[in-house]
Amino acid sequence: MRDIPGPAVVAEALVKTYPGDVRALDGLSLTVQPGEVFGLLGPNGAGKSTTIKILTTLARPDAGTATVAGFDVLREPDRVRRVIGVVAQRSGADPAATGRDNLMLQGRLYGLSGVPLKRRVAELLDRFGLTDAAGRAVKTYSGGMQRRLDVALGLVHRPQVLFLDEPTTGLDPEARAAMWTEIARLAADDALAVVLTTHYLDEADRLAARLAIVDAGRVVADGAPETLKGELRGDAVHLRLRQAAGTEVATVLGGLPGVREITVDGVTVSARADDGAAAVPGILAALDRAGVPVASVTVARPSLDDVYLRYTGRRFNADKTADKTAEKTAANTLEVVA
Ligand SMILES: Nc1ncnc2c1ncn2[C@@H]1O[C@H](COP(=O)(O)OP(=O)(O)OP(=O)(O)O)[C@@H](O)[C@H]1O
Repeated sequence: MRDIPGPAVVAEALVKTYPGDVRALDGLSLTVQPGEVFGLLGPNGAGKSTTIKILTTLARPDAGTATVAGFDVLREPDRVRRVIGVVAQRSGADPAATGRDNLMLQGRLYGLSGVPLKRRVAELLDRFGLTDAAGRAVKTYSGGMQRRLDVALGLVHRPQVLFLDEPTTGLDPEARAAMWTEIARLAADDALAVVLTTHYLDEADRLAARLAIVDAGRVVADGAPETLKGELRGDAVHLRLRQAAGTEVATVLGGLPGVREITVDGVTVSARADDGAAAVPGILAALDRAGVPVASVTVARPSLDDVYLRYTGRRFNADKTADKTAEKTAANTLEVVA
């Protein structure tokens, strides 16, 4: 185990404004511990990449402070760079060079050479399942292989903190699952702190020991996914209507005992109920009396999407794939087709 004194990352009240008065960060704070996979979850434009840029010394905050492995990002950028690995959204590998040559070059950039470098490269090729493909040009690799090589490149110099910007975007489900396994193992085996950004709810839920929900440049909620979900009282009840409804639906449901936090968005209605299954007959009867036809009802334990709704007032909806997967993985889901 590597010995990092104190937290792996501390960011306090970071502010960053881009030209055109775009306030990308508006007082963002977070703490990441060694050996922890920490997720920054938020839709496009929330400020995740800007946070990573500041923590990796690629951008300066207008206000606020940050340390990585105890080093100040503004005062000690060189020391920060030596203890971090960065895997950007776009691959840094040379597509014309082989996987092995990419790793060797990266190692040399960090001052490794000779046998220790060769040994490290062989170790990483093996660990990421790239030994057989090591002599092939990277442009012949599959998307999953390229992404694994990107992560290996970020680890050559044995960093204490690894930053992964959307590590599985564009990967097929199998490659995503393999990447998740690998990331979880990295943190567990090497006490490496992993900070990853994602706009996939299921990725944050599965992978992050702790996560921060980022909205409009601030952390609006943070904690273990299970804790955040556990803080929501009661079950989530989702209704799909046969046609879009207005505020009358909220009025009808708001009058039922134990039903609260009602949001109506076109044909989709969400509410919270102490006992979802017990509340469903009353909900259906009330909507029937009000002449609102219901297509389907789902009762589920709170999901991260519900957590997101609670703290931002909006459904996550970053993209359709993320939503579908999140629905599929929602635990204890009971679907009633009306
Ligand atoms: N170089 C820049 N110049 C001007 N505006 C910028 C710049 N970089 C980011 N922004 C803006 O700052 C805000 C936050 O962007 P950022 O890239 O940090 O968000 P994000 O959560 O990482 O989104 P994504 O998932 O799309 O990467 C957005 O409104 C974005 O348009």
